[in-house]
Amino acid sequence: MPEQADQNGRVPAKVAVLGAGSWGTTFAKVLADAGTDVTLWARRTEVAEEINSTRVNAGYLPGIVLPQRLRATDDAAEAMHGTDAVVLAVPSQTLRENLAGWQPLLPERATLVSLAKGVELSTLKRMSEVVSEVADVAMEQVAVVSGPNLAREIAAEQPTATVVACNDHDRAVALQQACSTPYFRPYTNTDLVGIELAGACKNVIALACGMAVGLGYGHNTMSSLITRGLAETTRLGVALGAEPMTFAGLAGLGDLVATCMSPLSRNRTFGERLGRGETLAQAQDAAHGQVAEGVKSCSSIRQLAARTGVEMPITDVVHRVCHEGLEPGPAAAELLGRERKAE
Ligand SMILES: NC(=O)C1=CN([C@@H]2O[C@H](COP(=O)(O)OP(=O)(O)OC[C@H]3O[C@@H](n4cnc5c(N)ncnc54)[C@H](O)[C@@H]3O)[C@@H](O)[C@H]2O)C=CC1
Ligand SMILES: O=C(CO)COP(=O)(O)O
Repeated sequence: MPEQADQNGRVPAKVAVLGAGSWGTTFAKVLADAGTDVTLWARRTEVAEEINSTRVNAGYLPGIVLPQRLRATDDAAEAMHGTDAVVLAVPSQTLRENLAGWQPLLPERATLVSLAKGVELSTLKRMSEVVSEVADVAMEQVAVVSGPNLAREIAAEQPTATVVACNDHDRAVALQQACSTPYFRPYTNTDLVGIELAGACKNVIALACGMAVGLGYGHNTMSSLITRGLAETTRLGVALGAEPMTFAGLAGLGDLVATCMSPLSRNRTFGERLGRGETLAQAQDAAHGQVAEGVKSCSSIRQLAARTGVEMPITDVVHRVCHEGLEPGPAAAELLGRERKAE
């Protein structure tokens, strides 16, 4: 229907971002800098008040001054009222519960945008599948933003590219326009399966890279983990219907390299602590409530791989280090001692 086509291709003028953590706050800034009216929902009233009165979200992005066009609220209904797009910026394991609460408030035809990088533990679903199911909307109404996007660097306006993925190309183009700025360059893609699996799996590989750093290993080890991590991620993705080339793109190799190499990554930092001998609980304490998604997604991705009949040896050892008491040193030895094979 032509009316539907117009709606899909319309650039969102008013957007709600639900979740005022590192990435939600940063993405809200990107949208505002792109000329979009943004309301950012914060779970804690004091965070919303701080943003409105000081223009800073000191807990997550100290020193970053947020644009005037961005307003914060602790009222989700107020945030979503009259919006063309709703951006979901909460951790992947709580998205279902959060969204169920917001579902009655969602504007009927708004594009629902997931920023979360994970696979749900209880169902093994990707985030777009969770969104479509809980919001009761067609998959064409759901979009995903994923790429080498360490929040802190983007908040500092360092040049970065990303991918806006949606099965509905017109909707992806509209969202692309709504978040394009001189420092943030989104590309479109319609391979939702590949984009989301790449984003979830790279967190697990970043945990492995962090463990390698914690054990004192250098760049050869990291590069080997990144390359073989990409191989196992691609195997899983292709088995689940993704385009192989997606894994060579920004949301694949791009995000994998950024996350595995950067000390800003929560996943890599978490892995580094485990590599240095800290327990899961100690590493969790040190994360100060910020989410290292790979710690949970290593288990769901491992199950997804088993169900699909795909070998993911790095994901397997990361799961066993995080949840079954395997030490990082023996985990590395186990990976090296696997049956010899062709690349
Ligand atoms: N920080 C980054 O650089 C990037 C993060 N992401 C992804 O975006 C998603 C959100 O990440 P961040 O904003 O960085 O996380 P964060 O830990 O900084 O913030 C999470 C936000 O969700 C809110 N929240 C709402 N309900 C919650 C609940 N039940 N439990 C816990 N938190 C709840 C928290 O109050 C907080 O504002 C994750 O899936 C992450 O992998 C993706 C790209 C970049
Ligand atoms: O997804 C990210 C970068 O693209 C952020 O990675 P961390 O969640 O490990 O900080």
